Amino acid sequence: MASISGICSSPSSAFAKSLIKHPDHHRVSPTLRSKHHSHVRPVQSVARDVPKDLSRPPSVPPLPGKRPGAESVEKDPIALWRRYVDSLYQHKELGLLLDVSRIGFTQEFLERMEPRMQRAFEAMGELERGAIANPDEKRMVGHYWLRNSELAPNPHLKSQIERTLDSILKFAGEVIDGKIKPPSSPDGRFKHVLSVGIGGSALGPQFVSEALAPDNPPLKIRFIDNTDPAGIDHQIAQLGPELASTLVVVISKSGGTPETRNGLLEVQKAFREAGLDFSKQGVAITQENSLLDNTARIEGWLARFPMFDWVGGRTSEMSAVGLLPAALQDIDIKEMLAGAALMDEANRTTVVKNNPAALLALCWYWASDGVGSKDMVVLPYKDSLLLFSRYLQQLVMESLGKEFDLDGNRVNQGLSVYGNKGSTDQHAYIQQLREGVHNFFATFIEVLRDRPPGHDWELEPGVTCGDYLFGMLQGTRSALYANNRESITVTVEEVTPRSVGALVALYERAVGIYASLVNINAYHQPGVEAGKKAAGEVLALQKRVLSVLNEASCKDPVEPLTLDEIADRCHAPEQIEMIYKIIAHMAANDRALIAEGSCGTPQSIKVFLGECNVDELYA
Ligand SMILES: O=P(O)(O)OC[C@H]1O[C@](O)(CO)[C@@H](O)[C@@H]1O
Repeated sequence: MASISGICSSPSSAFAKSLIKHPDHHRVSPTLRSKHHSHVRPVQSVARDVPKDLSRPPSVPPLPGKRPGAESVEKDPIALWRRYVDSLYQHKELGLLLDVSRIGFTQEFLERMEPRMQRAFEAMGELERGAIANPDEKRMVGHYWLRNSELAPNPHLKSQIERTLDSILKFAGEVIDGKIKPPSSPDGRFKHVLSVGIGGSALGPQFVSEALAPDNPPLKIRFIDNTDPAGIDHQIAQLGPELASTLVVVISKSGGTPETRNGLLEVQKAFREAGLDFSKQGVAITQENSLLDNTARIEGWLARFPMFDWVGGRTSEMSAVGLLPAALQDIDIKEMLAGAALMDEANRTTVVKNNPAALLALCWYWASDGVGSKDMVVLPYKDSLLLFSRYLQQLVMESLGKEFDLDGNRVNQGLSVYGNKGSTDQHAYIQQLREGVHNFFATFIEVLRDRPPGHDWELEPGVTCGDYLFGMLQGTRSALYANNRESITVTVEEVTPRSVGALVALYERAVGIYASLVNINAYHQPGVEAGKKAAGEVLALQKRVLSVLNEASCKDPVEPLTLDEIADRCHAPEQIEMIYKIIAHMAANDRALIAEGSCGTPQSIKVFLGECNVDELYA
C-alpha cells in the first residue's frame, strides 16, 4: 500500500505565507486584549447567555464576516488547494495527516494567538516535568509518562510504570496461554472478559476494543458500565454458563464509584447463584488502598493492578485501565504506547504549524470563538472508529466544561462533542449540518486503507465498496464547506494499535493546550460531584420514606398515607415532588402498594408497604 509518506510530499513551509494571502485579513482576532484580560471571554459573535461582567467590551469589534453565513471562507478552488498544500501537517512515521485548510483562520489570528500558544506550551512542559497541574486536587498530571517512562519526574514513578506494564503483559499472556485458568470452566480457559467500570474506566477500553479487537479474540469483552439492572442482567444472561470462563475486570480509579460498586455486587451475586467462586475470577484495577483495592485484597481476588493518582480517568487509556483489557483481547499494547509516544513527541515542538495538537486546539478556538459557541461533530468514516466520538465526548467535555477559569472568573467554558460514523450519519443528521442551524464544525476521520490487502473487489467497473465510503466523505466535506461549514480532517493509513494510540495522544494534548488557551483547569470535574451528591440525597430521602411507610404499614389496620402525610412525617414538605417520584418508582417495582388513585393523579394516591418490617421498626 502506498503510505501517506509515499503519496504525499512533505507539507510546504509556505503555510504562513499562504495564510497571509487569505482574504479574511481584516478579521479582528479574539485575542485583541490587554494582557490583563487574557482570561476574559473572547469575542462573542452569537447571542449567548453570558454573565454581564465577562461579556465582550464594546471596544472590541465583532468578527467580520464569520457569522451568519461565514461568507469569508475561501471558495476559489485553486486558492483552496494552495491553502490545503501549505497548511497540511504530516507525521511521516505515524502515517498521519492533519488538514486544517477548511478552518478559516488567518495569519493574523495565528500571530495574535502566538503568545498564548507559547504560554500553553510552557504549561504543557511544566505538566510533563511533574508540576501540580491540577491545583484543586493538588495532583500531578502524568498520563504522558505512561508511554515514555523516561519522562517520569522521579525513579520511583518510572519503575511503577514499567513494573505495571510488565505485569499486565505477563498476566494477559498467561491468561491467553491458559496458564492462569478459571477453576470451574470445562475446558480450563478464560474465554470472556466482563469489564465493570464507568466513564473513563469504560470509554477508552470500549473504544479500543471496537477499533482494534481481532474478529476472534482469545477473550471476548463485554461491558457493564451503568447501574441499570436490566442492562446488567442482559450482560450476565448473554454469558449464561460461560460465566464460569469469564474474567471479571473491575475498574475504578477511586474504587468507590457507586455504579461500579453496584455492577460488582450484581456480578458477585450471579457468581454465587451459579456456584462459582468470584475471587478466583476477579481482577481489580484501582488506586492502592481504595475501597475496591482493599476488598480485592481481603477477598483474595486473582489479581490487582494499580491505577495512579496522577492519571485522570479520562486520560487513563494508556494505564492499566486501557492496557489490560486490550492485552486480554490480544491487541498489541506496546504498539499503542509507541503510537502515543510518537505523537507526544511531535506535540512537544513549540512551532505551531508543526505541532498537530496545537493546530487542533487553534482550530477549536477559531471555530468556537474560544467559548464553545459551536459544537464539534466527529465523523469517522470507518465502522471500527464508531466509539471515538463517545470517547472524545468525555475527554473534551469533562475537561473543558468548566464554570470558573483559573483566576476564579465565571466563564462557563466548554466544547460540545457528538458524532457517530460516516456515511451512516449522512442518512441521519447531516441534512441539518448542511442546511440547518449553523452551530457546529466537523472533524472528519479518514482511513485510507479500506480493507486488508487481497480482499478488495470492484462491485461495479472501477469502483469498490470502499470507494463509495471515500466518495461519501469527500462529498460531505465539500458540500459542508460549500455552505460555509468549517471542517478539520485527520487522515490515518489504517486503524492499527499505533494509529489509535496516536489519535488518543493527539486529542489528549489538544485538550490540554486548549484548556491553557482559555485558562481553565482541564483536570478536575467539580460539576460531576453535584450530581453524585444530589443522587445520594435522593437515596437518603428514600430511606426516610420507607421508614415512614413501614411504620404506618405495621399498624393494625394498615394506615395508607397520602403524599402530604409522607412528606410531613419525613419532615420534608418541600421535597414532596421527589417523594412522589420515589413512590412512583417503588410502586413500578412492586416495592410499595398504591391503595387508592394512580400515579397519574399524584394528589389522589394513598400508599402502604406490602409487608411490615418489625425489625426496622425497632431499629
Ligand atoms: O474510575 P472511577 O473513580 O470509578 O470514576 C469513573 C468516572 O467518574 C468520574 O469521576 C466522573 O464522576 C470520571 O471522571 C471518571 O472517569
